[in-house]
Amino acid sequence: MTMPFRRVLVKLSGEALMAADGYWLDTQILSALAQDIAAATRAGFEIAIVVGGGNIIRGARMSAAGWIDRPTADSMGMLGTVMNSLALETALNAAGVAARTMSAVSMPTICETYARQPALHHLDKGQVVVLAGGTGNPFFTTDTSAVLRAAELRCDAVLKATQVDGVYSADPKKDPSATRFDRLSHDDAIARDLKVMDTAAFALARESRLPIIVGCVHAPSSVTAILDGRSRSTIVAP
Ligand SMILES: Nc1ncnc2c1ncn2[C@@H]1O[C@H](COP(=O)(O)OP(=O)(O)OP(=O)(O)O)[C@@H](O)[C@H]1O
Ligand SMILES: O=c1ccn([C@@H]2O[C@H](COP(=O)(O)O)[C@@H](O)[C@H]2O)c(=O)[nH]1
Repeated sequence: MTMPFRRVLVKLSGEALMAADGYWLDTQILSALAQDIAAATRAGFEIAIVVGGGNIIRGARMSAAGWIDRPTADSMGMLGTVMNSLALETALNAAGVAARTMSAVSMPTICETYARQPALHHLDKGQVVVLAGGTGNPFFTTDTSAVLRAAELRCDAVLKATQVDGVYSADPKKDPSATRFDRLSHDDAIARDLKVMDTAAFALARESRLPIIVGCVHAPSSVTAILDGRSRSTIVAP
């Protein structure tokens, strides 16, 4: 069953871009994801993307070591998402899709600064918009950024493209007895404290009545397969 969505914000895990030897970027993985997103645009989906930065820096973890304060570490985290976004923009252009990076943190010599109306205009023209720099503020995550931008840009859903094939009763990487949900509500996800996304992101999605689809992007063509309903995923919806 094809999902009834046209404009989708794809939230890509930064960690999913990482090479097996721990290097921050595996260009084969990057290229495969770009081809997959290119195929989704050819299938008629309008795509905005937020890439995480977990392959480079997570501010909360970095500042927990005590030598750096959280806002500075978070600034570094946001810069990491710009690096991932520029890499993805390059790979998308190579895959034949017009893509542009827009950053919430202004750096006009490097990429466009995010503003809602130009972003809507790019999407209306069929371009892929890669939204970098998170929300531009510390103490947030790219999950919250993804839901925020999806609501601003009139997206029909957020696809959290990650390393697990849905939302489980507990983290399936830590608890092998965890069971997978096909569907659950935002209220359930928040009440059960299911950590596949942070609570702020789930709460904003609930308020905006935005469905969140969670699926795995390890296999080729996963984004298209999830959006086409051919691949397993969980939908979090009202
Ligand atoms: N209840 C749960 N159901 C599914 N996955 C869960 C759950 N709780 C925790 N997780 C974990 O959440 C991870 C998804 O988050 P992801 O790795 O995409 O991180 P992120 O912070 O969004 O991105 P980044 O890698 O850029 O930091 C999964 O890999 C999974 O191990
Ligand atoms: O709005 C935001 C978004 C992100 N950050 C910082 O970036 C890193 C990487 O993002 P992930 O969501 O963890 O992949 C994050 O840990 C924060 O340090 C931010 O400050 N504000």
